[in-house]
Amino acid sequence: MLIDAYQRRFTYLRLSVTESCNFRCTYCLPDGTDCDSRAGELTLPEIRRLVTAFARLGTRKVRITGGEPSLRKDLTEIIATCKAVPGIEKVALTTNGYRLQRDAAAWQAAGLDAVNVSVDSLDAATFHLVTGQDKLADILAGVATAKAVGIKQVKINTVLLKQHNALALPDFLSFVKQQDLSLRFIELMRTNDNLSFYQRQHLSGASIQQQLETQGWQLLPKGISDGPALEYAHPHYQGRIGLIMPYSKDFCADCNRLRVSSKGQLYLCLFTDSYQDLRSLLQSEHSAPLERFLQQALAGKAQSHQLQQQHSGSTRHLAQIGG
Ligand SMILES: Nc1nc2c(ncn2[C@@H]2O[C@H](COP(=O)(O)OP(=O)(O)OP(=O)(O)O)[C@@H](O)[C@H]2O)c(=O)[nH]1
Ligand SMILES: C[S@@+](CC[C@H](N)C(=O)[O-])C[C@H]1O[C@@H](n2cnc3c(N)ncnc32)[C@H](O)[C@@H]1O
Ligand code: SF4
Ligand code: SF4
Repeated sequence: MLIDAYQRRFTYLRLSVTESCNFRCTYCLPDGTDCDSRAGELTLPEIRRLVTAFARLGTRKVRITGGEPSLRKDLTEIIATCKAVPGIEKVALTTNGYRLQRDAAAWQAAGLDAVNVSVDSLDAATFHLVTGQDKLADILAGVATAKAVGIKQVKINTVLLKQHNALALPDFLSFVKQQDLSLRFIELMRTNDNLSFYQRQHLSGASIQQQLETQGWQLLPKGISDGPALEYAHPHYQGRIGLIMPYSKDFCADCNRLRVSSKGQLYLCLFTDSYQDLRSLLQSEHSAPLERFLQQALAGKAQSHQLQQQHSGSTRHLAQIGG
């Protein structure tokens, strides 16, 4: 089992499969991808060995992320590889949705259980401004396709931005009124590259939480491998609204996830100063050394991030580790 010094259990692996991205989200990669080469990304056998070692230590859920994971030509095979590992119960994907319309059916057939799609605005012009891509209609069509092909869980991620979507709560609420999906507002996090944007745009999720509670939305209980969102439901709405509030008190108290980058580096936290290279341990089918390494490494996991102290570790942007 993977249990740290604070008695937290780690059953959720966030696996980045590329640092590259084709979008230019203003809070993440405003100048486009800064990853100079796709060389060195984990191969399918390395992914299989990695996920096997994690699963033998109690990991039950793998979320594939990036950069933009759908830029990997072998993403369908990556999904199937993760799903085939004994012990893995849930394979999920976080994507900007660019390839969703085209590939959702293949991903579902490969074993994808859940997909989270980033949609920062439901207004086409604002979406274009925030992401650098004039593709809102395509992405929303992709979300509908994901549901139509039978991906069991579909969620929307919306980064809360003072200037672009802070006043759009009514639009987001109408969006989930008749749709069985969860839309989560994520508080903008400070990274080493986005300081001035963060200072201009960051907004606490507390005011949305307050509005939801006043309007009769009720907090749902959480499962053991769920992410950090607080999820709310309302009897008049088919969908749910979530809040991811990393600046709130005790956000890290029930941290249940570890991260591996697309080059095979273990990150114990989204905002850690350093990483450990797992690559050499991924060359053998013998998983005991990797399992021992992971267990020992976990002793170094900090209790919490230090975002409140204006410290983002070595994280330049979230595409570097997959958010
Ligand atoms: N600070 C912090 N933010 C996180 C963490 N996990 C997720 N987030 C933020 O939430 C965003 C959305 O996460 P997703 O990739 O959709 O995954 P998730 O929220 O764990 O999703 P579920 O598995 O559906 O519960 C991430 O990109 C981060 O911005 C975390 O451990 N720490
Ligand atoms: C880094 S992206 C990777 C996956 C994929 N490219 C996507 O956008 O969904 C994962 C998530 O992180 C969120 N994100 C990126 N930078 C962020 C930041 N500084 N603060 C909060 N969320 C951020 C994105 O909106 C997205 O939902
Ligand atoms: S948030 Fe996702 S889609 Fe946007 S630039 Fe970052 S990695 Fe790309
Ligand atoms: S910031 Fe670090 S410790 Fe906190 S929940 Fe995220 S990964 Fe876990």
